[in-house]
Amino acid sequence: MMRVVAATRRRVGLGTWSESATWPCYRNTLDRSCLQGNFPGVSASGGKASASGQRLFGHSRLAPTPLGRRTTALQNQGDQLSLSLGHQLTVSPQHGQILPFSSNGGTEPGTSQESDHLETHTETVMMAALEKKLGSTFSRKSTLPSPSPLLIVISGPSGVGKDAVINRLREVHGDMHFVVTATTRPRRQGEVDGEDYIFMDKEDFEDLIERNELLEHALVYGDYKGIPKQQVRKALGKGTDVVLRLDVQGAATIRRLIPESLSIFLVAENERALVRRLLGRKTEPLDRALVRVETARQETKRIAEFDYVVENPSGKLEDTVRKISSIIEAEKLRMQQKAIRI
Ligand SMILES: Nc1ncnc2c1ncn2[C@@H]1O[C@H](COP(=O)(O)OP(=O)(O)OP(=O)(O)O)[C@@H](O)[C@H]1O
Repeated sequence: MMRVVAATRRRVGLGTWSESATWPCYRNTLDRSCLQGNFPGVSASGGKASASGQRLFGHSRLAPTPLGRRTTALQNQGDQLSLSLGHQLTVSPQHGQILPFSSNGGTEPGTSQESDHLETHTETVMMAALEKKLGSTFSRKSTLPSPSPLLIVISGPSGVGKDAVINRLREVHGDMHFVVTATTRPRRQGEVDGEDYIFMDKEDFEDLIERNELLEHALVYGDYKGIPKQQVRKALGKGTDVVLRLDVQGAATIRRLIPESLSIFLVAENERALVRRLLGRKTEPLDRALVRVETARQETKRIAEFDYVVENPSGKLEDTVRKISSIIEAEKLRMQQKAIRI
């Protein structure tokens, strides 16, 4: 037999009834005849439900009143209200609400006390009545289908802020895997091997290519960059979303190999801002910066190939990260999700 314990008087219908005239039988004590006439499907002696009980409970929640005396009276009576359904209610004024208890006094296996905390006394009783009528219990399992992990590609021209955005995303989404790209380019000041990039020499990188251990790789401005396959496979296998940072060419390769991936193109507010950002980084001489700017012009023409375009305006990195988070959140709610295979 299931017992239901009404825990706080403040949350429980009993503890918040109004003393208004709409509750004629409610006085200083809660007597059984009153309950019998007004609990839907509940009585102290197996009586029938009344529709007025539901209305009054609703009313009482809108007009809460302290109920020390009443609940004490109830407690003194040691009331255990038998549901006409064969369930039991134990009303306790000490805590905030009603919890279902198994016959051995513990919570039912697989139930969520957290969601029960939101239930009022009336709701619990009415749900028990509905469950009885339907002949089955209301599931506490999530109604949402479990989402497939996403493969998110963040791309855009050099200097647009891919690293800056990803570094901030990493702080916000600790539950995602951010692929560490392998590269042969020299380490910049402040970069940490294995965290920002996996820095390796050309021979080691070419060995990875030969062993087909890279999901994608390219020669960028004279240096190799590539995505170690194993890292991605492992994270997706655990159901973890994976974020890749790729140049525009690399993003195109991933789209071709994995059409189910989600691609986001970052842009600065305008070309001038992009160039300022590139120069401000002071990581390369003017001739190399010129190549990057020319390439950026070509790459920006490929915006339409991407699923989303997100502006990363100067000084508004947080907004950019928020927009990307919204995209990810929406994508996870898609009905038609395809599993990603590598
Ligand atoms: N929203 C922003 N506002 C101002 N500065 C920014 C913003 N986003 C990035 N930056 C700065 O712009 C410069 C370039 O950013 P970042 O290195 O992240 O670009 P990137 O796209 O990763 O470039 P590359 O592809 O060449 O590695 C950095 O100095 C970075 O701090």
